[in-house]
Amino acid sequence: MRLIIRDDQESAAYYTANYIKKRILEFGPTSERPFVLGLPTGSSPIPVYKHLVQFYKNKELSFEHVITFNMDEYVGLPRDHPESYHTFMFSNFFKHIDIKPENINMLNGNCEELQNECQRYEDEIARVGGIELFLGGIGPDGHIAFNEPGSSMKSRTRVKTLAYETVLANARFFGGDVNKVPKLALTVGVATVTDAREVVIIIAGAHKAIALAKCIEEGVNHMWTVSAIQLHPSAMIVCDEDATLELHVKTVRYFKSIEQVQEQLIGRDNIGLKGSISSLSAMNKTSGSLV
Ligand SMILES: N[C@@H]1[C@@H](O)[C@H](O)[C@@H](COP(=O)(O)O)O[C@@H]1O
Repeated sequence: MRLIIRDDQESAAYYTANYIKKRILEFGPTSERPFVLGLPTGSSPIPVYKHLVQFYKNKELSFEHVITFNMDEYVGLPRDHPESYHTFMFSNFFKHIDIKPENINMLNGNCEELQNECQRYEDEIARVGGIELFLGGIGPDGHIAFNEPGSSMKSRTRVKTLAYETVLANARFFGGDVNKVPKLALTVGVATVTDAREVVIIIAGAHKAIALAKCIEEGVNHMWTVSAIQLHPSAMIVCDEDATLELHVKTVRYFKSIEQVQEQLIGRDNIGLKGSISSLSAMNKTSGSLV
């Protein structure tokens, strides 16, 4: 696992957006071989989306051959509700880029047969060849997507009851009224995320510091579901300084020094990843210490 620490949320978002851009460009997607990208909602990814939109506007990046799968959606919230994840994704990202509508995949929390909808989603991910890169955020309780504490690390897309802490955290989007927050959601499972060939998690703010420490410094634990990425061969967390508040000084120094060595070995560019991803993977395999 790599941990990239940046001074603030904005710099962490810029790093993340650049990384995604680089991965898509190096992949060279075509209609026959599209890039499949998993995406989150929440306030943390908003600045990432802003940068990706800017790259598109600058003609540095196209989403024409990118297929997306969103992580989750509330159950029973109308699709056009201002707080539905459908609305969120279109207003923050999709309507500003050249993605084809048929390449956008989102769970439908309003269908009659919720379980069938979840299976359809898993089948669709498999049909397009799996997810190349899953971008995620976390809740303060360390949940990824809506995989609340106690979720199975092998869970797949399903209906989930939201933890009270999550309902409280998300009440800010519903006028502060917990009663207005849906109590059920459809979510990809922990295994749906970790099946992706690469996982990138963005974490910002002191309120996520305990979750980050649990994820990095303790074992894989279903009470902090993001910790499942410890078992992933290609996982990266990008965080701001505030999110590191609960980490040991030793941990922070270790990951910062790893990044410095990596920059020295591979060279400096705007995201510190000069050279092709294939050569990076080769280095990861041989040195082991770079991830
Ligand atoms: N289901 C979403 C998660 O996918 C997201 O990571 C989390 C954090 O949101 P924020 O970035 O606003 O803290 O919010 C919700 O619970």
